[in-house]
Amino acid sequence: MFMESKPVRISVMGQLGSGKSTLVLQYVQSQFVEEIDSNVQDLYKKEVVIDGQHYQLNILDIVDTDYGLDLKTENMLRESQVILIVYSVVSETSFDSVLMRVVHVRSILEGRHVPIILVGSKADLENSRQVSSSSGLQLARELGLSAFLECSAKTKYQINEVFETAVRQALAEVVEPTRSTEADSQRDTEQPRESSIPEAAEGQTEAGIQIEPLNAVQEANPASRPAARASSSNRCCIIV
Ligand SMILES: Nc1nc2c(ncn2[C@@H]2O[C@H](COP(=O)(O)OP(=O)(O)OP(=O)(O)O)[C@@H](O)[C@H]2O)c(=O)[nH]1
Repeated sequence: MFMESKPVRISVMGQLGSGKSTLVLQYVQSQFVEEIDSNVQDLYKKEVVIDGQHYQLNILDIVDTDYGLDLKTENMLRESQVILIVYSVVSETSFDSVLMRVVHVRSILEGRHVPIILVGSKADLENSRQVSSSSGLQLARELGLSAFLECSAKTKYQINEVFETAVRQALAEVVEPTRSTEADSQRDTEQPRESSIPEAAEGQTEAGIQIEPLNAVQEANPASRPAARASSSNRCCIIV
C-alpha cells in the first residue's frame, strides 16, 4: 500500500566545528567524514518511517558563523518546523555560543513557536569532555528548549534518536498558554517559554522518561567506557 510521506523541515545550527555537518551526513548517508567544506550550505533529503508514519525529512545544514545569518538563511529558518542547535561536548566555547544562537533564532521567529532541540555532539570523546551532560540539560531547561540529547557521529550513538526526536517535536501539538492577566503577560516576557523538558528526579524525569545511568550508555558508546567508569555521577540524557 502506498503511504504518502509527510514533509518535515529541520534546520541544523551550531558554531563552526561543533560537528553539525558530520552529524547530518552520518544520519543521511551513514558515513563519518573527517573533513567537510564548512562554506557549503546543504539541503539533504531522507525518507524515513517513524512511529509507523512515512516522512520526507528536508534537513538544512546551515553555514552558521558567529556573525549572524544572511537573509535567505533567515527565511529558510522561519520555514523550519524544528531547529537543532549543536554544540560539541569537548568545546566549552561552542556550548557558550548556544545562548546567543537561541536568542537570535527566537528573534528571527518573531514569537512563532518552533521547537528547538539542544544537541551535544562528539560524546565519544569522553576523555576530552569540557561540558557535562548535566550542564547541557540545565541549559536546555533554563532556555525553555524542547529537548536535549547527546550523540556521536563517530560511533553513531543516538544519531537516529536526534532526528526521531526532532520529527516528534516538530509534529507535537503546541498548546499556547492563555494570557488572562496583565501579571501573566509580564511574567511571559520575563521567563523563557515553558518547556516540555520535565524536572528530573534522580534518574528519572517527571514524565517517567528514564535518564539512563552512564553504565547503560557504555554498551551503546564503547569509546566512552574508561571515563564513564571514572565519573559515575555523570549522566547521559534523552529528554523528550
Ligand atoms: N570524534 C568525533 N569527531 C567528530 C564528531 N562529529 C564531528 N567530528 C569532527 O569534528 C570536526 C568538525 O565537524 P564538522 O561536522 O565539520 O563541524 P561543523 O559544525 O559542520 O563545522 P563546519 O563544517 O566548519 O561548519 C570534523 O573533523 C569531524 O570529523 C564526533 O561525533 N566524534
